[in-house]
Amino acid sequence: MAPTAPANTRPIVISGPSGSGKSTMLNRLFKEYPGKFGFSVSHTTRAPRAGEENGREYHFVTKEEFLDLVDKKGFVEHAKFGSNHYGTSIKAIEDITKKGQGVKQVANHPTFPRPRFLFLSPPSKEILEQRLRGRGTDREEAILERLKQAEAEMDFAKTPESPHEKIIVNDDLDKAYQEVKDFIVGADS
Ligand SMILES: Nc1ncnc2c1ncn2[C@@H]1O[C@H](COP(=O)(O)OP(=O)(O)OP(=O)(O)O)[C@@H](O)[C@H]1O
Repeated sequence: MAPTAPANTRPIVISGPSGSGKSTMLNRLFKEYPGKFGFSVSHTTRAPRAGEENGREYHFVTKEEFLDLVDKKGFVEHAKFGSNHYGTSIKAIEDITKKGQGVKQVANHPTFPRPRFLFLSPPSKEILEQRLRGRGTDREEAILERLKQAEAEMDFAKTPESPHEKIIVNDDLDKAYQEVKDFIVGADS
């Protein structure tokens, strides 16, 4: 039987509604552990926000380019959210395997380990709404779409079909960050 990969080389998938704080957590984690993590850059057809750079936060593409890649089976997963498409390309995952020894080990492991799934939840729909408005990056229509989608995602996260091992509620930022860190870095920290 093939040995299992060390826990610290397993891929981690963090999901959660728009505005739940995924970027906030990851930015903090990447600052605290420079070079430790690879980050797969997703594709999106939405417009870049101020300060976002093509190829860093996302690969910003046109709808035509996106759908072309869908046809070519270039995505591991993709979804339409509101009027925009989002997806993780096979290439994005291959790219992270080129950076960092830990990630390389994941890619070369005979039984590529199943990712560990973490769901980041806002404390409530009301607070999520405040944070989305406070961020000041989305039009009213987009905020309403995001809130509606958030409800569905939060309901799904609580069902047995959901792959999430853990749900962390992002209420107090420092407390939630510590929980995220414990889940991701664990005994390695
Ligand atoms: N614990 C917290 N307390 C207060 N504000 C927070 C907290 N966590 C995040 N925020 C703020 O909430 C807003 C949304 O967070 P963030 O952009 O990280 O969410 P996201 O999940 O990455 O969203 P998206 O999926 O749309 O990229 C930001 O303005 C962020 O500063």
